[in-house]
Amino acid sequence: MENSILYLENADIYQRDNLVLSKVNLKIDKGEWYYLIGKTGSGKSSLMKTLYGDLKLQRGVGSIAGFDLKKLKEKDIPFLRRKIGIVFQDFKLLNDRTVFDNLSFVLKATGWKDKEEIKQKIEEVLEKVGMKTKYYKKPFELSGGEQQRVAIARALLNDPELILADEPTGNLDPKTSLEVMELLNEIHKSGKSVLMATHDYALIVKFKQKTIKCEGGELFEMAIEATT
Ligand SMILES: Nc1ncnc2c1ncn2[C@@H]1O[C@H](COP(=O)(O)OP(=O)(O)OP(=O)(O)O)[C@@H](O)[C@H]1O
Repeated sequence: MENSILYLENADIYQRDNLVLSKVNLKIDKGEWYYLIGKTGSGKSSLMKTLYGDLKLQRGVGSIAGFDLKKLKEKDIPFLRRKIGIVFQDFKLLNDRTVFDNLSFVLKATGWKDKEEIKQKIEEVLEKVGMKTKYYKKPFELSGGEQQRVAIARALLNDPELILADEPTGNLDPKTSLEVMELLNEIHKSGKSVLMATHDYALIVKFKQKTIKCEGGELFEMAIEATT
């Protein structure tokens, strides 16, 4: 457990009273990348939501980035979210704010105060995702791929050890998906762990990584890296 950034043991994943996945066992070590696959409705998002504190872990053992999911209180959630970066299919940017303001909003909400430090950090993450020159644009002035780059920059703001990405390429065309994957791959190579839910087998084949699958209410680790 010492080396793991994410650890689940016999964890039951619920949506309200509905048991979605039972007895989930999963261990992701620092620097590892896992794909999470499975049919629509098989429980991928429910698992992700449990990991970032949107759903309660009611039964079993769970820890992520040093937080005990079983003991997680409402007030702990902002602190947990500083330790993990979350990327969604639909970007979830604030449409009435510029790229810069979207990012400064998150930094301020997570305790950053110094204006110069905020500016420097925003420049640094935008540089990483290739969006430094577009800091003044609003999300609706950007393509889907550019919006996802900004969302990835936002996920990097607090230098998390783990990125949780829930179908990050789900709204993007194949070429843009590939670009976003290359970006995530670079981030992974810089030492971050990644758990990425996806339906996109072309990407799984191109960027081979360990793969887990939700099926029939359970989570399985696939014996071999997905090749089909
Ligand atoms: N808010 C909710 N309240 C109650 N049940 C829900 C809720 N959200 C999802 N569910 C149910 O939980 C189960 C798992 O859904 P989940 O969204 O985790 O699947 P998924 O694998 O992420 O699907 P997709 O690939 O379509 O995103 C489904 O049976 C779904 O109907």
